[in-house]
Order: sequence, then C-alpha cells, then structure tokens
Amino acid sequence: MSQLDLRGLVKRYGAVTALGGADLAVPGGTLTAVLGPSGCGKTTLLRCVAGFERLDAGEISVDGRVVAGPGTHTPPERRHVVTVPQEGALFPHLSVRDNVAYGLTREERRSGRAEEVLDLVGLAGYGDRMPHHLSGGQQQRVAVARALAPRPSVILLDEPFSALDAGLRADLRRDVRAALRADKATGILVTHDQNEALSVADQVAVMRDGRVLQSGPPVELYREPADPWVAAFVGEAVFLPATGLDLLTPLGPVAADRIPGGTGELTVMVRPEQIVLTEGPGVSATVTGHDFHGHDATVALLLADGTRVTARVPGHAVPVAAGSAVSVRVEGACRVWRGGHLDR
Ligand SMILES: Nc1ncnc2c1ncn2[C@@H]1O[C@H](COP(=O)(O)OP(=O)(O)OP(=O)(O)O)[C@@H](O)[C@H]1O
Repeated sequence: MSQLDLRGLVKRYGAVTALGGADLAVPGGTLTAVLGPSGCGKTTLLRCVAGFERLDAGEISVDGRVVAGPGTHTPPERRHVVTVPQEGALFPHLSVRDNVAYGLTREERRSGRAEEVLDLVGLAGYGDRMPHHLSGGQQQRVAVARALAPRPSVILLDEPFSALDAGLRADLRRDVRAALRADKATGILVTHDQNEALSVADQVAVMRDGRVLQSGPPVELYREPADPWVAAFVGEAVFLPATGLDLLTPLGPVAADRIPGGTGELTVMVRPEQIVLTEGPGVSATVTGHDFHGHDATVALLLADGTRVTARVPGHAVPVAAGSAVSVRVEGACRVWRGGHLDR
C-alpha cells in the first residue's frame, strides 16, 4: 500500500476542469516530483491533498486512511499533511528554533526534535537566530525543517526552490532531498524544472490537462516515455520516421528494445545525446551551427536527405566549424511508436 493514494481526482472551478481524473500513488519514504506545463493542475492537486479544496470526485488516502472522497472531507489540520510553500512563510517574530518547534507537543520539544531537524537541513546551531537574519535559501531550509518536525505522513513542496538563484537551488534541493531521505519522509514536489524533477525524485509524474499521463522512476520516464508529448516534455527529443525491422531512419538503422505491433508508419524518438559525431562509418551530415553550454554543446546538423537534427556532444568536442562534413550515428536503444511523426 502506498503512503499516499490519489484515485480519479476531479476538481472543477466553474467551467474550468482543473483536475480531470488524476491518479497517483506515492510509496512511503519516497519523493515524487510532479511536472507539467503551467495550468495543468499541479497546485490544485497539492491543495486537494492538503485539504484546502474539496474534490468533485475521486478519493485521497493518506497512510491507508481515506481523507477525501464521496461523503468524506477531513480538514487540513487532521490529515497529517504539511505544505512547504514557495517562500518559507516563517513567523518573523519567532526564532528559528521556535518556528521549527511551533507545531510540536511539549514532549517532542523536550526530546530535541527541533535541533534534530535543523541539523538534517544543515542549520545546526542556527536555533537562536531570527528569520530576517537568514538568507532566502536558509529560510527555505527552516521551512523544510518545520515541515519535517512533526513527522507528517506526507510533505507537499510547492516549488520550494523557485525564488532562489541556480547555484543555491542545486545545493538546496540536494540537501533537502538528503534530509527527507534521512527522516524517511514521504513527499510530493511540484516543479516546472525538468532537470530538478529528474535529478531529485524517486518517481516523476507528468501531468497535462488535469491528469497524470505517466509516472515512474526518472530513468524510465526519460528512456521510455509513454507518448511523444511526454518524450518532448521531459527532455529534448528528435522524432524521425523509420521503416523496416531494422528501423532505418534518416540517421541510419537504430536499435529499439521494443517495436509496437500493428501496421502503419513508425516514429522513432532519439535523444540528442544519442546522436554521435564519428570518424567511423555513419550517415553523412553537414554542421550548420552549434550552441556551446560549457559542459556540453548542441550541434545543428543537416542530413543528406534534407532532415535537420540536433546532436548533444561533450563541451570539449566543439567548436566544429559550420559547413564541416561529419559522419553521425545513433547509439543506444530508441523509443518507437506507431504513427507518423509529423502529426505530433
Ligand atoms: N481558484 C480558482 N478559480 C478558478 N480557476 C482556478 C482556480 N485555481 C486554479 N484554477 C484553474 O485551474 C487550472 C489549473 O490550475 P493550477 O494552478 O492547479 O495549475 P498549475 O499546474 O499549478 O499551474 P502553474 O504551473 O502555472 O502554477 C488552471 O486553468 C487555473 O486557471
């Protein structure tokens, strides 16, 4: 049984259907990142789990207990679910320790739980400080410590790193992930950031139009997206037509773990990093430009048949002068669907 089970959640605001039958299961002690375009229902999903919104249909169970469903709506304070908002929302007049200990029983306070969770988020020794003496990143750490302190059944993180700059964000998400893991907490993280979702979560759920299209471990989602839309949403994707059992594409024959049955055109999805510039045998291509990103670079290629594709190569492999003739081939297994790629 999962720690959090969402079944067929429907939530409407007048004529707008914010959730149109969303399903998701979050196993205990794991973090699920919910990813999706603006307006797909991520915040509504969190608000329904927290109990701030009433469902129109569906059922939510926390720890095996139905907290929302037909005839049931457990109020937020009785769900054992806490939310960490985008910006910490700490009490400004309370010290860091008192902020963290706010919801704890006298016994829990005496047991040193506040110090324990401050230590987990990397703020040991900060208990006596006031919130306005902390940086934005430190305030978010306090907010996470405060959420962990009462050992809730589920922690909801609503874009908790979005107000921070990139470097700080990477450090904080790694530390928050470690803190949740050390405390065996169960969480949902809403994010717009594909890299964040793939790097931090045990499971990624991709939402679109109020439904969860696919959920699974990050590697599975990236390598085996359910459909071309998910493929393009969780990373960059090159779609190519393919023919025959050897999956002949404009980039040459490619490998696949599975070719769907049936008839009709085949579409292959290749990740740009699978397209390798080689001195060995391959398909002839002309470099038309590149974008250098430091650790890697994207190289725009024009193939002999007029197809344009983008390869991702290590940063040390560029510059490759525009106009250069190169050979390319595809490495690793590709994803294949039935249907023409141009109608995607
Ligand atoms: N209180 C409300 N009243 C009316 N419509 C709402 C309300 N809250 C959300 N919506 C609508 O429901 C849909 C889903 O909104 P939601 O905020 O859950 O999306 P989101 O995925 O969190 O978006 P974002 O990534 O932009 O925060 C949107 O069309 C939104 O306009």
